[in-house]
Amino acid sequence: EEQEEDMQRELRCFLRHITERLYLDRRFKTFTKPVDTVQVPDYLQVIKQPMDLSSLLTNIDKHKYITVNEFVRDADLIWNNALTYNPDSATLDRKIRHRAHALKDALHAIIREHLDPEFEKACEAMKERR
Ligand SMILES: COC(=O)[C@H](Cc1ccco1)c1ccncc1
Repeated sequence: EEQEEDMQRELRCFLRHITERLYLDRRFKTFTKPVDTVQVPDYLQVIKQPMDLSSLLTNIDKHKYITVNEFVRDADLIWNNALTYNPDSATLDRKIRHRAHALKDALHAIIREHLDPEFEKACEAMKERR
């Protein structure tokens, strides 16, 4: 109904706020667009679910997420994929590994800072009803 549509609109605004905060942070520039699978031909053999910040924004606009938890599952792919594909703590991978951990902490800190647990519970309850 109307109030469910209002809640989903508020959720999309919340998720865009989180994503845009991360998108604007220069540390996370590598995570703003999909990994170029032409430049990195083995990427899709290693990473089965690529994700990036611009794809999150597209998904939000397509109403893919109806709870914060569904969004977090995709957002966590971004830094998890970077740790999986760039495993070596000795080489150049070290810089992207630090950025992946920084992305994880920034993502969850922004959510904790702004998310009303009652709002997420209402979104989860709506998901059960659907
Ligand atoms: C999320 O970005 C990545 O996982 C790519 C993978 C990659 C490897 C070679 C080219 O690109 C990356 C980019 C910059 N520094 C390290 C790795």
